[in-house]
Amino acid sequence: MELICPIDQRCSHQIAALLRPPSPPIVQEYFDQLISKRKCQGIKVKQNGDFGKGVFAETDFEEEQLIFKDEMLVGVQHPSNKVILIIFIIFLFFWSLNMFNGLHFIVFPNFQIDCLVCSYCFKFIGSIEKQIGRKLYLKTLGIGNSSHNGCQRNSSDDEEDDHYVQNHHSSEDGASSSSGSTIPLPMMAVESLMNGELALPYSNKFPLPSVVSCLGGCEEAFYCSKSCAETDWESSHYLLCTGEKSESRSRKALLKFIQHANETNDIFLLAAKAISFTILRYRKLKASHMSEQEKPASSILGTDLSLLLEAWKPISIGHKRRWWDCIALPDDIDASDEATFRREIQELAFTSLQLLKEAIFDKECELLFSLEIYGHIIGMFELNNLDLVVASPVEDYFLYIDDLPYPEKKEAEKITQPYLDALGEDYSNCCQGTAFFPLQSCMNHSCCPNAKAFKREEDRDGQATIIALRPICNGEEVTISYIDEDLPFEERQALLADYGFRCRCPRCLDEEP
Ligand SMILES: C[S@@+](CC[C@H](N)C(=O)[O-])C[C@H]1O[C@@H](n2cnc3c(N)ncnc32)[C@H](O)[C@@H]1O
Repeated sequence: MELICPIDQRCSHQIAALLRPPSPPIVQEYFDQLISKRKCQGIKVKQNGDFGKGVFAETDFEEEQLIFKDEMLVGVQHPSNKVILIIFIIFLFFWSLNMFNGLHFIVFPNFQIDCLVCSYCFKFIGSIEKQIGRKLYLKTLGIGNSSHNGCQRNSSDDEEDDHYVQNHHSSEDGASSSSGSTIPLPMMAVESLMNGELALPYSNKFPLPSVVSCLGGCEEAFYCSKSCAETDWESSHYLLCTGEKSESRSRKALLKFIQHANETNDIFLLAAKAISFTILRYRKLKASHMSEQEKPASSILGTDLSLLLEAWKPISIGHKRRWWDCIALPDDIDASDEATFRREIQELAFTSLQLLKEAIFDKECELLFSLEIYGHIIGMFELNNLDLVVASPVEDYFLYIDDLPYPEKKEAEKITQPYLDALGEDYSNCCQGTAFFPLQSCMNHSCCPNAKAFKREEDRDGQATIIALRPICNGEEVTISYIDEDLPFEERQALLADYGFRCRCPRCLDEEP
C-alpha cells in the first residue's frame, strides 16, 4: 500500500522550494556570518571545491592546534544515557512515603546509567554527590538498556560512524571498583548523597553549576544557567516541553511522540527540534515583519513562504537526502529485502510524523509536516551528525582520589570506595548523544585527513572541537576522516558507500586499482 501524505500532494511546489539548495551568495553570507559569530576567523567555508562545500584554512595551523569550535544547531542526549524522570519521580514519591522502608539494601543490576547534564549546552550539572547519588538511585530502578562502559558507541550504532566518536581521556588505569560486579550500598548512604547531607571528600575540587529547572516546568530538561534555560526555551523547547506551561497543542500527543522516538530512534527527537526551531523562528520573523510594516497578519499572507524560507535557512543549508533512500542497509538485511527495508523505514518516519503533527502542528508552517520534508531533515542528520560526547566529572573525581598521596588517599577511600564499588565500571560513563553542527558538517572526508574531531581535557560541553593532526597551511582544505582510515582501500570504500559517495581523496585516487 502506498503511503500518502496529503501535505506532500497538496503543496508539492512549495515543498520543492524548501528543498532547493539556497543560492551560493546566500550560503556564503550564512557561513561568513556564522564564522564571525563563532569567532573562528582562521577558517572559511568555500563552495567551489571538488566535493561542493568545504572548510578551508585562512591561516597556518600547527599540529595539535585548535582549528575551530562549533556550536550545535540541535542535539539530544541518547535516551539510554538519560533518566526517564517520570519513573524517577514515582520512585522518589514512594520512597518519601517510606514505602521502601523494608528494603535495607539496594541491589544494583548491570544497567547503563544516566548523566545529569544541561539540556542546552550539555555541561554536567548539580554536584559530584548528586551525579553519583542519582546514578545509584537509577541503578536500583534498572532504567536504561544494555550496559556499555565508558564512552564507546552503542553497539547498535553503525560501525562506519566511528570517526564521529570524539574521544576523551581513557579510564583504563586509575580508579577502579574492587571487583568487576557492583556491591550494594545501604539505602541511607545513597539517600544522603542525593539530598546533600553527605559531602564527599575533595568534591569541592570539582564544582558543577547548580541545576536550573525548565521554564515550562517539565521534568525532562534541566540547565546549567538561566540563560541556557531561556535560550533553549526560545529556540525549540517552547513547543516540545511536556510541562504545565507547554505550548504544544497536546501534551498527551507530545508524550506519545517522545515515547515512540525513545523506543525506535532518537533521530526523531532531533527532527522535532529542527521543526520546532523553524516554527519559532518563523513566528519571530513574522512578528517583526508585521511590526515593521504596521500591518495586520492577514495582509502579509503572500509573503509567508519567503518568511518560512528565511526561518528554514539554517536547515536548508545542510547537505541532505531522503532518510529511507540514504540510510545504510544493515548487515543482517539481505540485498533482496532492501526495498522492503527502505519501505519500513519510510513507514516508521510517517508514524513518527503523525504523532509529532498531533503534538505541535502549526497551520502556517504546515509544509514542515510533510513526509518529504521530514524524510530530508532526518536524512540530513543521518549524513552529517557528529557524536556528542562530554567526559564525566565523576570519573575525574575518582581518578583524583586515586592519585592522592598515601595517607590522604587512604582516609578519603574509606568514604569513597563503597560508592565506587556500588557504581562498578559505570563510574566513568560520559554524556552521550548526537548533534548537528553547521560548520563541522561542511567538512569533507579524506583518508589522509589533516584534522580530527577531538575533545581536549578542557572541552567539557557539547561543542564540536576540531584539532589539527599535522601542520596545515593557509589556503589548504581542512578534512577529517568519517571512518577508520587505517583500513584497506576496498573496506574504506565500502564504509563510505554508506555515506552515499565513493571517496576521491588524493590517497584513494592513488590507491585505486
Ligand atoms: C558531510 S558532507 C560534507 C560537505 C559537502 N561537501 C557539502 O557540500 O555540503 C559529505 C558529502 O560531501 C561529499 N564528499 C565529502 N568528502 C568526499 C570525498 N573524499 N570524496 C568524494 N565526495 C566527498 C559527498 O557528497 C558526501 O556525501
